[in-house]
Amino acid sequence: MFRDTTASTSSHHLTSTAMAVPTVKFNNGKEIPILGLGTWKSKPGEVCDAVKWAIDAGYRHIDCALVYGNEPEVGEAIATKIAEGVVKREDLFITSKLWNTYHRPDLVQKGLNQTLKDLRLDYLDLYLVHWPFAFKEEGENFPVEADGSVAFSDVDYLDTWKEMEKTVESGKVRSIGISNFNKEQTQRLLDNCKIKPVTNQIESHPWLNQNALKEWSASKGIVLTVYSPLGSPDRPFAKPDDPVLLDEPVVKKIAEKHGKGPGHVLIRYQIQRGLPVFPKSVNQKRIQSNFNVFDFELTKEDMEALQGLEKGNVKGRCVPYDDAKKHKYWPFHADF
Ligand SMILES: NC(=O)C1=CN([C@@H]2O[C@H](COP(=O)(O)OP(=O)(O)OC[C@H]3O[C@@H](n4cnc5c(N)ncnc54)[C@H](OP(=O)(O)O)[C@@H]3O)[C@@H](O)[C@H]2O)C=CC1
Ligand SMILES: O=C1CO[C@H](CO)[C@@H](O)[C@@H]1O
Repeated sequence: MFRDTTASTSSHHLTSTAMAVPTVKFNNGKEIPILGLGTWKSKPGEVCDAVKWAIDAGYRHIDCALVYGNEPEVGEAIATKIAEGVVKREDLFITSKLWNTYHRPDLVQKGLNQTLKDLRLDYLDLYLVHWPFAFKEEGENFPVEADGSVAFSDVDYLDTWKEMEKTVESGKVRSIGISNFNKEQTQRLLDNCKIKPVTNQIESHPWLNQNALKEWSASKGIVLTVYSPLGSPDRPFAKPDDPVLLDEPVVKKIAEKHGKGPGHVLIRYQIQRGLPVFPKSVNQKRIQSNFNVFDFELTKEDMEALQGLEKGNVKGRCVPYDDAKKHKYWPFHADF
């Protein structure tokens, strides 16, 4: 069904009447649903309903993180849907991420335990190192120096990774991966690990297609998973005159041709590249609508037109984390 896949896809088992979401296979044999729900910026008062609506609509992958500040409410939604008999735990694929203030080896289990407690789970399907750079430990999630700049820590992500490996060995996590790592950082990790990362979760959309990182990662057995597929229009640091990806004329034209919305085109674009994707929404109609991406296919010409929108590593990126630019492990100096 999908062209240009980096990994095999297969039908995902579901217990409810909802349509089965195709999956992508990781290098450890585990499978991730190709479509999920993002939860960054989903407020505690909104995210519980959002996750419940998503599970009712057929979503089985929820992308979470300790730093999103809403894992207790996501956990409440998951517990409710399991208690209602809509899904079983094993039907769900739950991702979370180790925040930058927990990189020091003695803090990795602490970060994971907090997430498991908040999500009311006894294991995660996927646990990611959120960024390659670390922040000053044991305080605020966003620690600052006296001059207001981010307070860095120089913990090496290789040391963090050794503890990540232990989370698999202890049975608390099924798969481990990275997020926002560049090629050189990923290679350094591959050269020094016991358990290979299954995925690198990165930003991608037609303005930042990540073709080079995608091909290189695939050659190493690592599947890219895609964040901010709609261009993250609600990102808190967006400037008023920043362009909006959902308003991109090429995207709108392709959408009209297929009788779909721009969001469908941007989600379907990643699915046809074989990349798992998880748009965020707290709106019931958009959550349901974003799931309707399995009933149409972008043509070769559509895909080429979308690939042609690439703006490059600097102009194309919506989530650059510029505040950490001075950290030695800030990943985006490299081409990819
Ligand atoms: N690893 C990392 O460093 C990062 C991971 N992520 C993950 O990826 C997820 C998705 O990325 P995110 O940055 O949130 O941005 P997205 O690209 O998913 O965009 C989300 C925004 O689009 C709106 N929206 C959703 N569907 C539609 C639609 N069909 N038409 C128009 N607007 C729509 C949402 O509004 P509304 O809610 O009102 O529907 C929201 O404002 C995150 O939530 C998070 O889970 C994101 C950034 C970094
Ligand atoms: O996932 C993400 C969204 O929120 C975080 C903190 O605000 C970002 O750093 C990160 O990229």
